Amino acid sequence: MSTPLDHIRNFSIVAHIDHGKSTLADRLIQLTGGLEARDMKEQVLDSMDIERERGITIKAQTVRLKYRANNGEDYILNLIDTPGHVDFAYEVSRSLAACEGSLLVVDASQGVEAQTLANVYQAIDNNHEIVVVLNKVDLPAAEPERIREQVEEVIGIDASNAVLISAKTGLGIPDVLEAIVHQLPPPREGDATAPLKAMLVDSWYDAYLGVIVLVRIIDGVLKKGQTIRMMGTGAKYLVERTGVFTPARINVDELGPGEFGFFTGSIKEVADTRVGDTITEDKRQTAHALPGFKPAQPVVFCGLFPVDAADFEDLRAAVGKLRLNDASFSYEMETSAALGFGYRCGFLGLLHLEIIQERLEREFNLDLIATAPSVVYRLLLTDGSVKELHNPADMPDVVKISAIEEPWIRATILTPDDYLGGILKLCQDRRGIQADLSYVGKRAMLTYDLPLNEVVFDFYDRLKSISKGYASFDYHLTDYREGDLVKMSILVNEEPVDALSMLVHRTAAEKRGRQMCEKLKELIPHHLFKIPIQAAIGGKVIARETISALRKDVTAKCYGGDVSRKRKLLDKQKEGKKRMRQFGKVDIPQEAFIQALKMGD
Ligand SMILES: Nc1nc2c(ncn2[C@@H]2O[C@H](COP(=O)(O)OP(=O)(O)OP(=O)(O)O)[C@@H](O)[C@H]2O)c(=O)[nH]1
Repeated sequence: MSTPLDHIRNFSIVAHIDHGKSTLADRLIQLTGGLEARDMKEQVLDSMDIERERGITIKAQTVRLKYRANNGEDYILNLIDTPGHVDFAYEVSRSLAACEGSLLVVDASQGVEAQTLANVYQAIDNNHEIVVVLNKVDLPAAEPERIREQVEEVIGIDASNAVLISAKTGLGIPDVLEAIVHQLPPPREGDATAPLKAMLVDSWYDAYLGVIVLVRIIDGVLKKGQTIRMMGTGAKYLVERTGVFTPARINVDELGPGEFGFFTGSIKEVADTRVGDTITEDKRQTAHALPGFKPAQPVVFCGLFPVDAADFEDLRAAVGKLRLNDASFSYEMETSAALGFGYRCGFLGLLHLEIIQERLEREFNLDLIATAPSVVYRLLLTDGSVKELHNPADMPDVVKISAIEEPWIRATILTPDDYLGGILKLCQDRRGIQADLSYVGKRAMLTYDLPLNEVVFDFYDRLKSISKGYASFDYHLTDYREGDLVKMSILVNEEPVDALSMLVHRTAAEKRGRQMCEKLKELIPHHLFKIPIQAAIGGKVIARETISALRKDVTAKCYGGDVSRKRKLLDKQKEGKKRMRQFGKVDIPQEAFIQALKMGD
């Protein structure tokens, strides 16, 4: 290996969303010559279109930067980009475990936010040295001195050496590079002659090279021709290529201790690689796998069905393709009496769900119906067995169930004081249990335990609207707790619509049932007959609305005279039908499935 360990720095950037992580990363790449200014697409690290549009980082990527420091020495700086959203917390934790230091980026006009805390605590848990970077000092509203104090006070780390920058104008970026070299430690000593031990940090599918696996080498060397073994899954693969990203992809002969890089080989699917797994050489294996490996578990499920049943084959092909590149997305075929053939899909969280749904619609041109998102319930059955329930429609007969457990989260919310009352009410309405309330400057920091079930529909939207966008939110799963939950069915024209059935807390069932019936009444168009809409628990109807019958059909007022006008009206009607599904004799528009579930409190 050419670069001695003490001239390598492996670091990541942690920040709240929008505080400037990607912009800073681009600046670091630009300044170290990794890219010519004219090559710089805005934010190179966020490589997917949707990521760019939404300004969020999904796939962690790593860049190797060459830097000649002011002391005249050459360093290799490996920047490990971490996903910025709570849904990807496990991936973030593995990326952080693979490096020794972090830049903590805090917007000097906003200060510490919920994800600043969540992310920096993860870095601290991984024993990282931390360089505090106060960004956006070019903004008139920036108060770097106040935010510096806030960082010290709230997070409890030394910010006296904080670097003041503007990632936008480039101010202070050279100081960041110097701080990386002088304030962050080099990788811990590895043994190049020991059996290979490497951490699988990330993987993705590349159209030319197949599956690319990003690794951090702890001991030994990784090179072409080796047969490696993934210790968690037990699978073996032949290494065909090793290399690094600068960010351009460059092949190297081998990767040694302390280094980050990628390899490709005989791996067919991203699903065969598990973030956090230990990679070793098959014929000379390391004695101990790295700690902390746990495969990503989907926590939110929903059904995806084509609006037009004829598109099912296209949906099948599309989910297969997406899965190639996203091992944390899972799916299996589902048939619904109401919606026909589709897939039950599992996601890491709500944002993940939204991203996948959007990609299916946009990249694969599919019109989809998404059913109510549901968490994974644990059913304790009377025969002593335990069943995981991913779909309320599959709920067994209540007499067979002795208890139902649901996942709980711990949420951290930071909000300006003015909105505290509204947010407390929201959390309380969602069965939240307050764990803590303290102050960060003028803002309240709330810690709440909440059932995930109550958060999956529109908690985040509600939080944003109550706080006019100022509250920030972060959560992690904590445990399963028993709850008094019942299955609520919705009947349209006397027929149960399985896609709308859901588990709700008994105390909230009646209110929720009434709201859903009222919403559906607004959303389902009038038909030529009366349509009853009912919510029921078991056989008992708890709410009911009726959609009155339509009196005339749309063309009646044309007296049959003007044919082209009649045509137009019929076409218009057809258009309106496109995103509807027929249930028995009733057409239900697609948006009804989502809208009906938004509570609006
Ligand atoms: N005025 C000003 N704006 C900045 C600065 N740095 C970043 N921004 C802007 O802040 C917004 C968010 O920046 P990003 O770099 O995308 O933030 P991020 O933290 O990477 O966001 P995620 O990728 O979603 O985690 C963008 O509109 C940037 O142009 C800065 O120094 N000054």
